[in-house]
Amino acid sequence: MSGYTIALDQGTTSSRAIIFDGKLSPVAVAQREFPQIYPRPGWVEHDPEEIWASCVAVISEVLARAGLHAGDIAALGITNQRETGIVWNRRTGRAVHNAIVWQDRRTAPDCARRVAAGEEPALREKTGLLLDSYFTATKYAWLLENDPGIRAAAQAGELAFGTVDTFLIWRLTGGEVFATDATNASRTLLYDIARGDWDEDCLAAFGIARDWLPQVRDSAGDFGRVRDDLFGGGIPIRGVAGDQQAATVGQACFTPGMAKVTYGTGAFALVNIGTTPAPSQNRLLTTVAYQIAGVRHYALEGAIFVAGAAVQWLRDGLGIVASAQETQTLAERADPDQAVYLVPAFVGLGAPWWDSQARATLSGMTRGTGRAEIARAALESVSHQTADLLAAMTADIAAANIPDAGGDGSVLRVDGGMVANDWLLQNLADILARPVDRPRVAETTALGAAYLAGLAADLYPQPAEFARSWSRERRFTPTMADARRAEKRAGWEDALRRTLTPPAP
Ligand SMILES: Nc1ncnc2c1ncn2[C@@H]1O[C@H](COP(=O)(O)OP(=O)(O)O)[C@@H](O)[C@H]1O
Ligand SMILES: O=P(O)(O)OC[C@H](O)CO
Repeated sequence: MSGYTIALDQGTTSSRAIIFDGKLSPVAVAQREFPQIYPRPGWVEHDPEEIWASCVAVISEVLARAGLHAGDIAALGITNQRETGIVWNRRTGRAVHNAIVWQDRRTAPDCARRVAAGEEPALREKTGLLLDSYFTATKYAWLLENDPGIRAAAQAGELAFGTVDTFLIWRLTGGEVFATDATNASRTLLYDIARGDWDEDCLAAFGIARDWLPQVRDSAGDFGRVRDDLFGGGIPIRGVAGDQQAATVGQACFTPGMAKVTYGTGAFALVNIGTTPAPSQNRLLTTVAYQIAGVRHYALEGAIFVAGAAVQWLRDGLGIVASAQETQTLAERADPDQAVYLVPAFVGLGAPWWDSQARATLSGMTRGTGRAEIARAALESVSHQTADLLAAMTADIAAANIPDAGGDGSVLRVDGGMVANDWLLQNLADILARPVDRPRVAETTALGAAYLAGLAADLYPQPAEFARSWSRERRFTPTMADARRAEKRAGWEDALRRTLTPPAP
């Protein structure tokens, strides 16, 4: 056995493979985008064959780039876009429908009907989630209801239902292993997060049989071996976790109260809450952060729908920046006296507001407002949304009596494409009034998946030692005066009030 691991990061728009050495330093990377399929407004699908082909290609490519062979790899870790559901034939391994992606809203009417019928509280109590079209079971139910062929084949026991990790494990092992990990299971609306098992009541609510679903294993565990013929030799699959959970592991947020935020197209915040799945009082999700050696650790999670997407809008929609990076130089020279606010509710607002009807506003402009002030407002909106989300998390953590290792005054760890922007991270520290740490290894999601795999393969140290070796590249410390912060927050709250859907009279 040799001292390398591969992390396969199967994301929403691309698949990436990264090789890490025995000290968890990245050695080589390969990436492939694949097509997004939009059959109707609000629907988003992926072709499972394209997901598969991109994964095989990036693993082959990364091995070639690093000059390594399958036999040099001690373990493969898989991390994936979460909630996306795939149904395939157990005999042929071929999917019977395109993957229905987490962003797909086709089940929203069904969810609204179920919520009105009072189905949400029981599901919420078991799964820690909300009854929303985001989650996998609603997508499985849609396939069963809308395709009689799928329903009949499922009832005849011919089909397998799985999240993307499960489909990839099945394919990589040549149909030998039908398994998922507890983090992915915890995103389906079918998994009792406290007991750690598929739940009969949840299964019944969506018309799904336990036999159609994979076995649930540790995030650092044994998921079989990759077929010899794929990469010229077998590779043990030893780590699996949803991408936001893998980032939490990669950021070494192992202590209750420690939090990370990943800033990509949207932003996902997770705070570790220890080994008891405390419910949220603020409509945050309770989810499995990781399961190691049979012990589940939980997190509270909140999502911001538009983070980097606001910057994409400046570039591709308004055309006022040529590159995402340009927002930094613009923000640096924006007029400090102009109180311009962007509330980027392009697709409604996520946690803690959950206002799907709200639409974006740009306010406070004068005749002197230019692209610099608008670019700054887009970056500041990321800081303000994070502050709102973390306030809800801090309240939940206090209510659940969790030690405040990550509360006000302590550090927030950040990762994702946006954290290349120094101005944003300084502003974030200023608005949150807490230090913000950017890690040395920027590929935190892949790092987490590689770590889980290498932990199971006895290549990498136990979590406590990994946490000690985690190192930051730079810390951003708050420097903004309290009065200025209060003024900025009040301006945002005012803009937000004018954006949220007014309550019915
Ligand atoms: N220097 C930057 N400043 C601001 N935003 C950036 C910068 N670099 C990238 N971004 C934004 O980050 C996002 C890409 O991050 P990434 O983590 O690759 O996202 P995802 O995984 O969601 O595709 C894009 O929305 C882009 O606009
Ligand atoms: O693939 P990403 O990075 O957009 O992440 C998607 C999330 O897992 C959805 O819950």
